[in-house]
Amino acid sequence: MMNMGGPRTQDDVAPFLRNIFRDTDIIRLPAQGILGPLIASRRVDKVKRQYMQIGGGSPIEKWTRAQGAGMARALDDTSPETGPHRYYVGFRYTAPSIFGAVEEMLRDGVDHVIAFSQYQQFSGATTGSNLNELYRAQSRLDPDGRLRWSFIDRWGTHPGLVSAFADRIDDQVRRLPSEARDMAPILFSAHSLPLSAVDRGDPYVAEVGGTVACVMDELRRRGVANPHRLTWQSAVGPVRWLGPQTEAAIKKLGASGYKSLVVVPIAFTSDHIETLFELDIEYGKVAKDAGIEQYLRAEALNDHPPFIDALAALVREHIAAGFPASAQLFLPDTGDESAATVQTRRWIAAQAQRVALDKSHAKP
Ligand SMILES: C=CC1=C(C)c2cc3[nH]c(cc4nc(cc5[nH]c(cc1n2)c(C)c5CCC(=O)O)C(CCC(=O)O)=C4C)c(C)c3C=C
Ligand SMILES: [Fe+2]
Repeated sequence: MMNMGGPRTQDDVAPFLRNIFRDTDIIRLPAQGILGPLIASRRVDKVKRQYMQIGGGSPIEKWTRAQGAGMARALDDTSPETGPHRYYVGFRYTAPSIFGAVEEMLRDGVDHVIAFSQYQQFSGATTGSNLNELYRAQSRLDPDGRLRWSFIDRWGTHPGLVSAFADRIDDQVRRLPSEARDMAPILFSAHSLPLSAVDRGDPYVAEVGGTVACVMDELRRRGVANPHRLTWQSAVGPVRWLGPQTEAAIKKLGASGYKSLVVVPIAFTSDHIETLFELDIEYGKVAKDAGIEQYLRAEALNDHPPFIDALAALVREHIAAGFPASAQLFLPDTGDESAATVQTRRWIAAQAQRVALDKSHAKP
């Protein structure tokens, strides 16, 4: 289960930020070795204060472990023939690291590993970065290829995920006073992306749009047909980012006379500073000042049982389909740097071939 990770304690904040600003898959800076640590250290106090307001640290490891344990249990129950199933956590910017997870799996004598990105929509800055790190880890730690790999790198339109989001939104819509229930906008909010990455062909923006369309279809099937909009949050630093910004959208909705609003974090599966601090605390105040009386946020998926079942279903379907690698086409001659590096992609393709060969041997 690969994800970005998050600081557990106040002392983890500085190294977390340093690791982010060192990663050229997420951000490219001139003289990165010098400028990166500088920018990171200038953010430390502000980000520490934000984590203080949500209990001192990020809950990402807690939720990932709850999701992993539930997923493995569900798989052991429904698919004993492919078990036993175990989950490992590999974070990009904090412990438990991707390198550590590979070491642990080698020690445990694991047979087949499914690298399961916990970002449901693919971005080179998120899943791409994780896959590049995974490539480095396995080539350093497992040069002989004892571990066999397959990949789940995008799943933003999976029916189980879509239905779990619809549950969370429906729960909030039901809390609205009846006169506002059909009218309140549903504001989907995702982490923004620098426009330079959008231009390179990063698939994230389109994939987030895909999730939103599927979730709205599911809600309509359930009789919820509120107006909706997708906006972008959490731009950092002086480059140009994709808009419109969630904060500006909330202000404008308030100015247009809307009294009720349901916001939905659509690009992350568990709580983190962007839900607990930015959406709840910061934008909650923005909404209040803009005259919005009911500002409701869809709960993160966290340990929602249908979401955990969806994770298990994704793995079950991946196994049943013969461990396919991602079908996303990469355009090598267009400057498309949207995915993982060339080496990483070659490794992924080679693993898919290897798994296919192993399977053909197993058949009589
Ligand atoms: C899910 C999508 C995300 C994308 C795409 C993304 C891109 C991206 N992020 C940064 C820089 C930072 N991100 C930070 C925190 C952070 N980022 C995401 C998700 C995505 N980022 C999440 C969920 C979080 C919060 C983690 C938590 O524990 O709560 C931070 C650190 C916080 C801060 O300093 O404000 C930075 C920095 C860039 C440059 C980027 C570009 C593609
Ligand atoms: Fe980010």
